[in-house]
Amino acid sequence: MTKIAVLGAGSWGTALANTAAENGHDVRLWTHNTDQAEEINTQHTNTKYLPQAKLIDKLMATSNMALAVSDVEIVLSVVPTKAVREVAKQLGEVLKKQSHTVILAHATKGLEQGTYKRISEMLAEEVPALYRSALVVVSGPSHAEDVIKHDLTAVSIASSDESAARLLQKVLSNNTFRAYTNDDLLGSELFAALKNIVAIGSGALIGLGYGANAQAALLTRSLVEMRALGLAMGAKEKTLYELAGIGDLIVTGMSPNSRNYRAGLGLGQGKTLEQVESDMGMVIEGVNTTKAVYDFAQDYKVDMPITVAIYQVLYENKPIREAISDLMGRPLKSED
Ligand SMILES: NC(=O)C1=CN([C@@H]2O[C@H](COP(=O)(O)OP(=O)(O)OC[C@H]3O[C@@H](n4cnc5c(N)ncnc54)[C@H](O)[C@@H]3O)[C@@H](O)[C@H]2O)C=CC1
Ligand SMILES: O=C(CO)COP(=O)(O)O
Repeated sequence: MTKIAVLGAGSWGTALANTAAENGHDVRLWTHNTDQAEEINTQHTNTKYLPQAKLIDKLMATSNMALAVSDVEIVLSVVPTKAVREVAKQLGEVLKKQSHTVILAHATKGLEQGTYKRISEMLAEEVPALYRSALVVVSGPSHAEDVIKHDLTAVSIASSDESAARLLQKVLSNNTFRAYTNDDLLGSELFAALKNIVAIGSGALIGLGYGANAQAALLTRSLVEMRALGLAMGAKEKTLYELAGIGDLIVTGMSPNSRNYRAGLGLGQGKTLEQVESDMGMVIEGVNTTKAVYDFAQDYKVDMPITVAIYQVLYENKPIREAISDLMGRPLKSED
């Protein structure tokens, strides 16, 4: 039995914590919301984030971070990108007082605004190296709503520390949830963030009434720009064709369970970004990631026409049909 703290009781943190608890591990789910901790401990539900789900009774939630991480081997952070630094700072303070070392994992899919840092870079800056033995990312095609129902799921667990990735793999895997290890932390984090941009575009196509041809074209052509940026930043090309790359691109670009896809769907149906964001009540990572990638792709001199088109729709009020027409009207070229 492994002791593990999961930080963040949104839909994904709750589903991962529940999976590890079902696998027989000692799981402490930390939330900054005391009412939510109370609901999880007494009702075994998390109605705001996973409305239909019944959680395993022994899943323990707490709003006390020191209690959550006391003597755990693994801390798995699953908060939205914008909360990563704040939560990691608190974690750093707690670990300093407890003076013990943890495997520091995360399952967040985004990039920091302004700095364009990956999540593990933020974690490494906020949690002193003395208190962490490894940095790990849990990624791949995995909607919380499906995982909590025990729908078949495969994920990717990446780290430069193979034994740390293997421990996470063992803690999370069971006969409906299969984790693979991977050694490309950078590529896994980067592709996880990039696919959210594409999912907004894919939802928008369906919202406008286009079909599977259009979606297949978008997802496939997006691979070209994900590959170009990935290679420029040091990702391994093979990661793009694995679970953290194309796997996640497929599920987020096609599933109505995706918040990014649903945001795009709403935009395609004529809603404003503000409406879409307030209706969702959950994080839509791709909106901020689009801005981050739009800004730094120029520094890397990588041509990302799909990302630029989605940026123009989200941030410059360009009508979606006009953005599509401009993309379709680009000079004809070869595929690569
Ligand atoms: N929902 C899913 O199926 C999946 C989500 N992810 C990623 O996991 C991350 C979290 O996503 P979700 O669980 O969907 O988010 P969510 O919107 O369902 O929940 C976010 C949680 O973070 C908490 N939170 C927000 N700000 C906070 C702060 N400053 N301090 C402490 N807690 C704070 C909220 O109270 C909430 O419990 C995102 O990066 C997302 O891309 C990855 C794979 C699957
Ligand atoms: O990353 C995800 C599935 O693998 C979740 O995507 P959404 O945040 O769009 O729901």
